[in-house]
Amino acid sequence: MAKRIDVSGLNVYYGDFLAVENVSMTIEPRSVTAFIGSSGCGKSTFLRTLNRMHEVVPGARVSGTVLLDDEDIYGPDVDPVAVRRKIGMVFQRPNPFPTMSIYDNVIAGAKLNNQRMSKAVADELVERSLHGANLWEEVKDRLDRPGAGLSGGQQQRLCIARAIAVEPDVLLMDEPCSALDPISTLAIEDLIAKLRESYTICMVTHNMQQAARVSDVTAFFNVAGTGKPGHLVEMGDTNKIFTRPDRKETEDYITGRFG
Ligand SMILES: Nc1ncnc2c1ncn2[C@@H]1O[C@H](COP(=O)(O)OP(=O)(O)OP(=O)(O)O)[C@@H](O)[C@H]1O
Repeated sequence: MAKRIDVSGLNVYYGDFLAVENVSMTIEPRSVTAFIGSSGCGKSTFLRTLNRMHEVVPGARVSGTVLLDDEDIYGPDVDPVAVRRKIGMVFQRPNPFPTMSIYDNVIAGAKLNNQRMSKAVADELVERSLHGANLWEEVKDRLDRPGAGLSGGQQQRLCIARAIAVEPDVLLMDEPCSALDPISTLAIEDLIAKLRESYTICMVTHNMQQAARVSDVTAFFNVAGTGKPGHLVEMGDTNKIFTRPDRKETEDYITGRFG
């Protein structure tokens, strides 16, 4: 079930380095939010704090709060692995388990949660997830073949199928199309539009046309210079951000005068 994310006063550190400063935002369920901004402004770092994935870097930490509906994902008793189950992630480069079959790739995360899943339940979940990722028709006759045998765009949809098989509340996507050709990119964009009906989606993208095409809300981040922390400049309805932003730095960025 899609959930709302409420971030307040979030600072993100790598050791002593403050990489992202004082971000507050609300992300509504069943919406697509695009994070845009120049290289190094902290979009990916911020995205990864939304499911505690940044913690895999030694010394990385946050202050501030991130609520998933009303639950603090950084609460003292919260298991980060359980958070990542509820808030799935898709990365820039498709990363299926290469030697594992398509079927086993889809079921991999879900199996960790439920090791005694019956064959019938697993079959149904694989089919539903592949349908959900708009990949079923292309792979239904070769489910036992390795995931690495698919095209890049198919592999990315396989990773999305693997993410949704766990039935998360939120999907985070870090430049999900940057390694894909234009046709595969369109397939992923169509898929994001469909997934939006069921999930809360946050996506980092360098492609402003893509942000304009697929997102409801756009958040623009910026950084004053090397060694300075990135920050959220403004966030709002995508049409507004791309046509009438409140801040001059946003306008300079989206009109290509900067970044
Ligand atoms: N693992 C890390 N250890 C230390 N510093 C890091 C690490 N990852 C990122 N940073 C730093 O944090 C800042 C934000 O980086 P981040 O990758 O989040 O930016 P970004 O906006 O996503 O950039 P890009 O668009 O180039 O991917 C940068 O100064 C970067 O050098």
